[in-house]
Amino acid sequence: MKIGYLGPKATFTDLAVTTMFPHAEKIPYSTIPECIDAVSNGEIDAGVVPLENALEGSVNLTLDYLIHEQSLPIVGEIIAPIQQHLMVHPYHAHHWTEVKEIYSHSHAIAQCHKFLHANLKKAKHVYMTSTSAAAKFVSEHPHLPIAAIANRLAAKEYGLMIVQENIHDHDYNHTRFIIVRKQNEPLKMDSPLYAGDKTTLMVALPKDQPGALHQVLSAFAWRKLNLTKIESRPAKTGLGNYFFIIDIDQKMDDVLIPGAIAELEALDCTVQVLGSYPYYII
Ligand SMILES: O=C(O)C(=O)C[C@]1(C(=O)O)C=C[C@@H](O)C=C1
Repeated sequence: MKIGYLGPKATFTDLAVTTMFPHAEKIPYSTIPECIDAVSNGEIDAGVVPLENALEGSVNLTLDYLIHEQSLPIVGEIIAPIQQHLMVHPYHAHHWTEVKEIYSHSHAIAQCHKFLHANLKKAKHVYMTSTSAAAKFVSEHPHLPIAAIANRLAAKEYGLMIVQENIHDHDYNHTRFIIVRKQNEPLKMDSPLYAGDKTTLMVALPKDQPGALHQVLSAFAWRKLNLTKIESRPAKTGLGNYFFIIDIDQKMDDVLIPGAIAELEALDCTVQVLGSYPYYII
């Protein structure tokens, strides 16, 4: 089985894929859209991309690409712990406090703001497509006074030295990664890490009218459907036009969720089921 992921080697996405699919053929892609496109083209059986971090919130690129560009079903989710480390080329190990630039994924830099503010206030932040792309860049430019924020595997893979461990600002640092496929078929994963099921909906409200969101939420509330996330994203059709991403804490059933969807449609909302899938906690 071929599984694509946000690469290059040794991203957090790579770690999540390796843990969940130890026997799969792993194919790295440089960006989230490239990975999603590869699923859509049938190059790979499934793709794994980051969706949300506990400290920094949603990975908007993933959400927006799935909603606006390539509509693929979510067939699974992996929740993994995230530990960020500061690493430099071994040449710079003894004077790492003098680095001029810090390279990483924007989410990783945001997870370490307190550390960076306290220890490397003057260094410029440079955003890369992933944490391991940053580590690779630092290893390829040994003479530049620069550092990367990435995981332990990336330090090993790209020959960097970790000079400060666990620099993320809060201990509870987890990221949700989603598994997307072309067909809405779950991957066979008989894993002890299975932790439950979720259903994710995209709901667009008809127009700006008083109480619209309240009516949407009550369709779930009176059915006692537990929501674990609600987030608004711009519909990209004009200022003030938003849709909602709603996670329900159970798998699609025959009665409750279809009933809630029918009620929303009767209110003139547009509803799309993005997936109903098992999740796994590493
Ligand atoms: O850059 C990586 O290593 C990724 O897998 C991406 C990503 C993200 O998009 O949030 C995943 C987990 C961490 O939160 C930081 C970066």
